[in-house]
Amino acid sequence: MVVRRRPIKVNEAISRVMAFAKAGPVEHVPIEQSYGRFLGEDLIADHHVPPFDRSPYDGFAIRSIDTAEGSRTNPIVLQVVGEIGAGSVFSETVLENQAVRIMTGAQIPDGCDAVVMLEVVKEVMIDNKPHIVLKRKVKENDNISFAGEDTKKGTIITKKGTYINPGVVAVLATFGYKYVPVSVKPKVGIIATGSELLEVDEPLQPGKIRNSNAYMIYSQVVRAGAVPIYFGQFCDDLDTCFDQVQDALEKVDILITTGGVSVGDYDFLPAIYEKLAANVLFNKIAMRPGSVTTVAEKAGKLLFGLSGNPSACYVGFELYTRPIIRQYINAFHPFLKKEKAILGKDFAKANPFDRFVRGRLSFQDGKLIATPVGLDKSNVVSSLAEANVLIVLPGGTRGYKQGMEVAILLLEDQEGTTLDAFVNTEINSRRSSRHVE
Ligand SMILES: Nc1nc2c(c(=O)[nH]1)N[C@H]1C(S)=C(S)[C@@H](COP(=O)(O)OP(=O)(O)OC[C@H]3O[C@@H](n4cnc5c(N)ncnc54)[C@H](O)[C@@H]3O)O[C@H]1N2
Ligand code: MOO
Ligand SMILES: [Mg+2]
Repeated sequence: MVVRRRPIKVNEAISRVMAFAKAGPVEHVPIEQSYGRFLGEDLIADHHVPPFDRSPYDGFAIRSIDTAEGSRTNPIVLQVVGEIGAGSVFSETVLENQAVRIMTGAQIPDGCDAVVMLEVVKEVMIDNKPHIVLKRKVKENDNISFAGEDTKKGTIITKKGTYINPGVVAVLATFGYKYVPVSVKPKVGIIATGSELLEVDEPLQPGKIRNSNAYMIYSQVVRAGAVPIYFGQFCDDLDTCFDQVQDALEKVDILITTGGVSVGDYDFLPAIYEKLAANVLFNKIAMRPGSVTTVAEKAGKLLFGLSGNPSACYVGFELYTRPIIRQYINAFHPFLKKEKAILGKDFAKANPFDRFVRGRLSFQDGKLIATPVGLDKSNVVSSLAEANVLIVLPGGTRGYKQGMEVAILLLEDQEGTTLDAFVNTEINSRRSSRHVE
């Protein structure tokens, strides 16, 4: 008889896995390749931004004191003694009743303390020399973009663990990072098991299906920020699978297998862990889908035995493998972003296990609505294509009604959630799932 497995709670499984989380090293990549990576060091401003006082407009740099008596009835006349575009510097000091024609981005000349826009002055020639006429008083510091007003030298602009988006790239370039320190991506091996599996380009045959999990996980690994290494698909044969797992484990930081983790005659992963003398952290979790998710550890490396059932495989990865990857790349918030939303339709199925229901997030009148999509079975693949959230429905109930407040996990988000916030959110417990009108 098969030994009955004892399910552990999701949070317990998370804490057992996270006990083996480690941070990876830092490498330098060309700035063009930094988008989508995680910053490997705090970024400290080594100069002011902007580095000098500059003009935010095309106009004239002046000395405000010269305009003290200026008005409609008392126009001020200033002699234009030079002109500078962005990138040029006026080398002399501007004297009484003088002005310099200046373009946006150019450094304010010595002696000047304000800028007037081209539109507010009249340009005239007096004695064949250019002058401007100004019918108003200008205050000191008017229209000056000051050195350091964007960023002061010495401030931490972007912290280690920040996801590098195009805005961060702009800051990196501003501070001269031709090469950017980023966290090294872990190498994640993928092995698909199952004698029923066809290659993706093979025609269907009786009793066989195409291997979708390998490619699904491949892209989940990329989305999580790691490098996938696909070792191929193997039939349910203990020796073949053992050799593959042992060999792959040498070459990667993390190893994922799909299929063969349950109690069936051809489910060889439990025997493989035993033969490897790996430490099995758990082999049953009180969750659906993904209850058979098994995690083992060998010499500090984690082996994720994800289910063969596509949706179970997907959810097992997002809950347990993704945070390990995100921790490795030093992301601040390694867990999927957790939010509250309103359940978009009834979910009536009772289950003693916590459910992670594939859902689609929409916005209605400023509220977040999460609606279950497709058939919610662990062997279903099509609903995964529609899902952009997992709706967390704690177990032990008769079901959930449309309009209830539920927790959701955002699948496409980059910001994430900390371990504490992930496991301690009040909506993690059934009691607080209240009805929202
Ligand atoms: N007697 C019991 N039977 C099962 C239990 C149980 O507790 N007692 N658990 C069920 C649950 S829950 C799940 S989930 C599955 C897990 O099965 P395995 O992880 O062992 O996976 P397989 O048996 O290899 O395959 C299951 C299913 O998935 C299909 N599959 C496998 N690999 C792929 C792939 N790469 N791409 C697409 N589909 C794949 C496979 O054909 C099977 O249909 O066990 C239940 N049984
Ligand atoms: O591991 Mo299974 O997904 O609970 O159906
Ligand atoms: Mg099986």
